[in-house]
Amino acid sequence: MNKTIRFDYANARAFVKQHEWEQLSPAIEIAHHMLHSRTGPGNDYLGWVDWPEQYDRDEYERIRQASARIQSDSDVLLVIGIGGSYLGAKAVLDILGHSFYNLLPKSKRRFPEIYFVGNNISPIYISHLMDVLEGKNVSVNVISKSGTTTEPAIAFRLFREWLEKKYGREEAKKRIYITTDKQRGALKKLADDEGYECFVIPDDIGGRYSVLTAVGLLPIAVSGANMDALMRGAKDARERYMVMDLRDNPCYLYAAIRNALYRKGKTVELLVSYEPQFRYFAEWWKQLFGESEGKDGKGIFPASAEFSTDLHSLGQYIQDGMRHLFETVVSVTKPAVDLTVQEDPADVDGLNFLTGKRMGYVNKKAFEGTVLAHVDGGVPNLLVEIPEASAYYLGGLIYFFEKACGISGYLLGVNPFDQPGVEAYKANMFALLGKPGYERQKAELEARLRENKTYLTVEETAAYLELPETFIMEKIKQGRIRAVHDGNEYIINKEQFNHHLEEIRKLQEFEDAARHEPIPESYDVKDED
Ligand SMILES: O=P(O)(O)OC[C@H]1O[C@H](O)[C@H](O)[C@@H](O)[C@@H]1O
Repeated sequence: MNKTIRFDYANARAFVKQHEWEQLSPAIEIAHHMLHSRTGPGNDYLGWVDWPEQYDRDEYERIRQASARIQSDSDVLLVIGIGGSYLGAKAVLDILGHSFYNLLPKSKRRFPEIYFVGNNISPIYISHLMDVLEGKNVSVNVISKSGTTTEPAIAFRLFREWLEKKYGREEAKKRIYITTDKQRGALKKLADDEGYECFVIPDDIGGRYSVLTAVGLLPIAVSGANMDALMRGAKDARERYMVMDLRDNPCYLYAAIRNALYRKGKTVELLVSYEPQFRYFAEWWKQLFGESEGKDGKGIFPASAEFSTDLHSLGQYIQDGMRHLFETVVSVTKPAVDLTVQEDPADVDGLNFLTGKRMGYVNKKAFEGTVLAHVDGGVPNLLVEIPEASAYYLGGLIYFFEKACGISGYLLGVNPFDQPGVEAYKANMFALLGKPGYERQKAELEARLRENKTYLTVEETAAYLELPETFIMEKIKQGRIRAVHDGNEYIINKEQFNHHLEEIRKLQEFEDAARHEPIPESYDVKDED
């Protein structure tokens, strides 16, 4: 029988009394039933709850076959996706793979290099990635539940063209794998029209809960990680975290204690790890909790830190800054590999007392010392520990946090499974990009941007003052509007003309008038009386 995930809250006892989290038991029971009977808010997106038991076995086999094909015909797999469409896969690959996986010689790396792209709008990132692909055989997995997210869509345009230029249209089709909605969306239509192999993001599983679906599994399988063990770990965790008694359900106990801490003003949770391989697990966890709880002006802000590294950057704040923090340390009992500290005869650094000690031991003492210091500083500490960084325990850890998140969201009284807030920036971005149909919003937003800016270009100044650009340029030449030429264009400090704006307008009206007044044949100069 496998060991289980250990949850320890001893270092939070001083901050939250047992009765304070025990009193949440009834609310957790309600949350539990809402999840399992699918009667709570967001109940259209609860497919993840039973997924480790009920996942589509046929598609699972297709994933395995597709991964074998990619492993045999590609040196590189590009995973194009953003948010929940890539974070889970990257988290799992980083923890189960080699820290420098893509740099290993082929002899040591049996599987394709895997790069994640389409998770930003950086031309530099994509250009540099294209340099890396020179001379390599490439397959692409495009992942988008909606099928229309801007970042992956732009990346796919660029890499589809790259593939078609390298292989021709027909061969390129065999190297493009689409993971998207079963029936709907632009990506699904494109895949059907072009004949790309398709995998499904189930309708009732949202992006941030989708790592154990084809979204995560295809890249994970290509990397050579053991996806069977990953699913088995999640399956066992699903059974284990069904019990209602908080004392026997560490997942619910974590949800209860973090909620009790939140009610006591601990509004920022730092997910901490002492292994850099967990960096993207923290990124996945931040989206999971941030998008699930950050609603109605509520929610614990999810942040992350890598120790001991960040003890040298954030350590001061954590020790002495605002006391709104608590830490959840994700740790691995036994590191996969270890090294021994060597003796230095000169003992220049004074560390000969560590001679013969394992680095894992030193890391653990750093952890123990840090927890005590931070608790002394008023920062509660929770511990979620897995026996080893294996696929089985990682599958369990994923399910542990997914379920704790769903329960926590319901405890908070929000819908943990939607993300209405992410649409605001998208609407603004599309308007400012000139998307058809957004013309009115574009004008409004550009006016607001000008209001919010101190330094304007001539074009922006003209729009801001509602005066012709030629007029602005004239006033710059006459020195009436001070401008700095930055080598490209004139930049005007709005503050310097705001106070004589009236004068500038009058000048414009006068000049307009003068320009349009009929010039008299001659001037009748009346003798002065
Ligand atoms: O998978 P997609 O539809 O492309 O969505 C990718 C991501 O972007 C959206 O804006 C949401 O914030 C995320 O929950 C989602 O994971």
